[in-house]
Amino acid sequence: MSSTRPELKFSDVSEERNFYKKYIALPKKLLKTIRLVDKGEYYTVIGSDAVFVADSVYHTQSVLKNCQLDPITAKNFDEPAKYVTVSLQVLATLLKLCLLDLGYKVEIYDKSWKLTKSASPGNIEQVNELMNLNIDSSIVIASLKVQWNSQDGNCVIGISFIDTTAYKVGMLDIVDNEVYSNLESFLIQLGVKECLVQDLTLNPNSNTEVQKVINVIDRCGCVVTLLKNSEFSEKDVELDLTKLLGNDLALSLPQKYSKLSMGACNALISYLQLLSEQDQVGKYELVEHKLKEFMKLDASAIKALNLFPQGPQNPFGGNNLAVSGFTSGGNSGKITSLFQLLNHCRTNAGVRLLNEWLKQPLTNIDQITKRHDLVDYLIDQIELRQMLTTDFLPMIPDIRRLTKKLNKRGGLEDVLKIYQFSKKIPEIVQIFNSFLEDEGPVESVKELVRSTWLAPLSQHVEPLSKFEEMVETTVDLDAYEENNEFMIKIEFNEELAKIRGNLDALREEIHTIHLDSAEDLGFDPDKKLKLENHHLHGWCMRLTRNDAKELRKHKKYIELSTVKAGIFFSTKQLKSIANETNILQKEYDKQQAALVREIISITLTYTPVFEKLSLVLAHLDVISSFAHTSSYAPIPYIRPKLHPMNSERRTHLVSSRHPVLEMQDDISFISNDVTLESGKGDFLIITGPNMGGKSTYIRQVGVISLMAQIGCFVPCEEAEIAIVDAILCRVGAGDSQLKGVSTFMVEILETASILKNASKNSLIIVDELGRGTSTYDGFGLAWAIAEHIAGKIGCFALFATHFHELTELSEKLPNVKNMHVVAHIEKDTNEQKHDDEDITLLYKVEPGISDQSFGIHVAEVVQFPEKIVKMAKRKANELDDLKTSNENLKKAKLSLQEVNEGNIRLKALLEQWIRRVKEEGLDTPSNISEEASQHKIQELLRAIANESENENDNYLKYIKTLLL
Ligand SMILES: Nc1ncnc2c1ncn2[C@@H]1O[C@H](COP(=O)(O)OP(=O)(O)OP(=O)(O)O)[C@@H](O)[C@H]1O
Repeated sequence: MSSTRPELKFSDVSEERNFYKKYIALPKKLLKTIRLVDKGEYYTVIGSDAVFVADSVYHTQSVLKNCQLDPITAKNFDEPAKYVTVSLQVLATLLKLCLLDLGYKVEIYDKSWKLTKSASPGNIEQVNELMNLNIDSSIVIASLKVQWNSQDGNCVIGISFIDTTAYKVGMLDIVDNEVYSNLESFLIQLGVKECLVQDLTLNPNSNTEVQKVINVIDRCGCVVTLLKNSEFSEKDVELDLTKLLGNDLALSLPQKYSKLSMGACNALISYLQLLSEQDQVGKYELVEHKLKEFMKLDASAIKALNLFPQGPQNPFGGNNLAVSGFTSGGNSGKITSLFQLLNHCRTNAGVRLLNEWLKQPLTNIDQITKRHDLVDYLIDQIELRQMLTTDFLPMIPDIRRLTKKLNKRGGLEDVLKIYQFSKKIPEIVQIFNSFLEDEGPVESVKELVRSTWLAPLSQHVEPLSKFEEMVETTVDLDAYEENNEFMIKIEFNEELAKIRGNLDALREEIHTIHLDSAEDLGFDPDKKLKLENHHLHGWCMRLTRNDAKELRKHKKYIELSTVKAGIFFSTKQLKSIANETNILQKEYDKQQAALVREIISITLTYTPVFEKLSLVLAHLDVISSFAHTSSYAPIPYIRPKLHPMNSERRTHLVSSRHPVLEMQDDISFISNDVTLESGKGDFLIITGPNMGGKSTYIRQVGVISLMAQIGCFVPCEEAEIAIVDAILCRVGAGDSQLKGVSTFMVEILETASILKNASKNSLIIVDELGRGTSTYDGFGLAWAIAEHIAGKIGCFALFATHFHELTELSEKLPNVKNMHVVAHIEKDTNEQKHDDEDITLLYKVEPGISDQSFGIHVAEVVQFPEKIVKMAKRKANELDDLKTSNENLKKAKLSLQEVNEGNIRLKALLEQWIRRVKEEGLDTPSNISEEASQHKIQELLRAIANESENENDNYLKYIKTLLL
């Protein structure tokens, strides 16, 4: 990357010194803000920002250079006196990194240190073009004004949110509890990137609460911006909104919305400086957002269910960005998230919609059923789907991006893209019509297809034909098709036609001069003597430097300049014609520009129509993407049968799979059944060895429910799913024992939030609760929470735990069921292969309690004599002071590879044992007592195990502690 680094230029040292002098005089910047200076062709970054850019973009500090400072400035320069330059290309990467991945703010200054552009994670409008990216998710910024009610511990939060990319503004109030779980759901459902909060941190009464709000915002991967309390006044906001919305509707808003949310809105409008940007005024639309219409998801659920690709700095995957151009569907690399799995979208608007749907699963059964009907229809109509995804959808441009560009500095090229889009609509209408004539699908589904896609598309065909007519009469479509030129039709404008005529005549004269000169100088006009339109000289001729000797023999030729490629020259006459051409061309462009502006402004009046169409097509795109994923999965997905909320609470999945895990090349996925049934078995405790597949099993249930509720089919053989109003996850701190107390606190807080949020219609997923703390505290916590959920809330819950003692809860509460992970042998169906090549795997989840000693399961599956297995079990039971056994299991910490390889070794060892037992006749003892025989058998095992023990064989050591 360093090769593309431009050189920092100043006209002299004093200019350079002055530049830095002004730099240190700037007001102090906020934390996590990067300042850049626009030097025209490139940018420069100074001081600690330069070090940051060197480290995070160039990955080397060798790119840093020293700033030339005068002695006084040097004294006051309290950062490294370094700078680094950034090309336009690198700038795009830097901006993306700062704004979208790291949550930094960016300020761009001009050479005289005037602030020209600023951007923050929730507002990238001013730098959007510099980033040159297709934004695949909406960029929402929110603002909160909280009113705490000290009596009941609840609070009311007035929220306003704005999506500057889609010109949407909304307001709502939410009542929240002391853990702000509703705020969390809101931030997640809308994927809020930045949140404005009143700065009450100095107020001792509200400081702790503000801090809690900040923590929740942080947890959702969203940036907090603190603003003065006075910014949140609701005064005059309706007037500002009237301007923004372009109608008087806003004047009645104070009756509809609370003072709190209006105050929040005021802060937002002034922070984004929306009214100072002329192109924003009148563009906005007031939208509603109701928390209840969608499933609640908490921050842990987004991660635990792998909804988006997760990077080290970007827990929510943030924007799934594709560098300008067509979005490849995001499936080029390894699939690590549901988003990547489901994203076969062909349009950018489709990708954005999918992003939104993943964060907003539906809860209304009728709405979900409609999506399932449509997916079903497109799965059936393969031919239609293929036509749409190969011939039509890829041709659909990003309307939102195009109209924005047209608004700023678009050209005929963009108008033509929209024209082509418009031409596609009647074609799509036509194919739908022809496919709907088919006998196949039932009438109700056909009706749904008509009302969802066909009707909204055909409704706009007529108005669009006027737009098309306008383009066809004004734009030279032939010139575009033949030469990719964007020109106004000359017959459309007399003045233009006249200039064009003159230009063509001059062009003729130029050609004649070229040919005459070629003859005069004796060079071939096609090969040696070139005619060129030079950027400085205009029309002129060129000869190589070798051939130029000939020129000097003729006086009439005037040399213009010499470069490596040769000598540019002209004649008096050619110079004058070139001049004239230049003037005429400028006039032509000017005339054309005025007309282009007119065409653009007419085109822009159609924006609402284009946007509606684009949304319908985005919907079609996502549904067809679901149909594609569902039919091309390793085992096709199936349509789930749904139970509405508050009715039969039963989820029954037969042979269910984790959709993301089953796509991994190195995994042969073992499917599992799941049954959750209100009152009978709605709380499942899953125990089993490390790496046994517990987490996968419980998360799989969450992912499948979510998939069903966004409208997709599910990876099961059969599925009955009770719609849930929330998926709440508590996923263990894993190996973060080091964090000690704080981890325990985090666990308590997050779990408290779950308990507050869950209703009897929710799904709770808890993995390794209490692992980050001492066994005693952890177990106490896990037990209390489990008991509360199973006994009081009564929703679906899946608990994966190492606390074996938790399984005793099932004795207390009838709705608690124990499940455990067992070893499972994949029988090799290939007869020719030797029996030894069977692979032993874990991952099968079955009812009951895990007896911990999975070695014994292996013994069972190698068809070991029952008697011996029983004996070994008794032995294990002797050891079965649950705690020690549990501790052993934890200490063993075997990796999956160790377990699988170990099982193969164990199998060989046990087979050897059986052979020797048989050889020595111990299996049918005739002259010794059964007890003596068992003793001998055990001795034999000990001997064999000792013989084969390898110092590094952790697995065998572990098994021995259980068996011997
Ligand atoms: N059903 C399955 N089929 C195939 N492979 C699986 C299955 N479930 C899990 N695995 C594999 O096993 C690995 C470990 O699974 P998982 O994390 O679910 O185990 P765990 O029991 O929760 O482990 P721990 O107790 O250490 O947290 C997964 O990364 C995956 O590779």
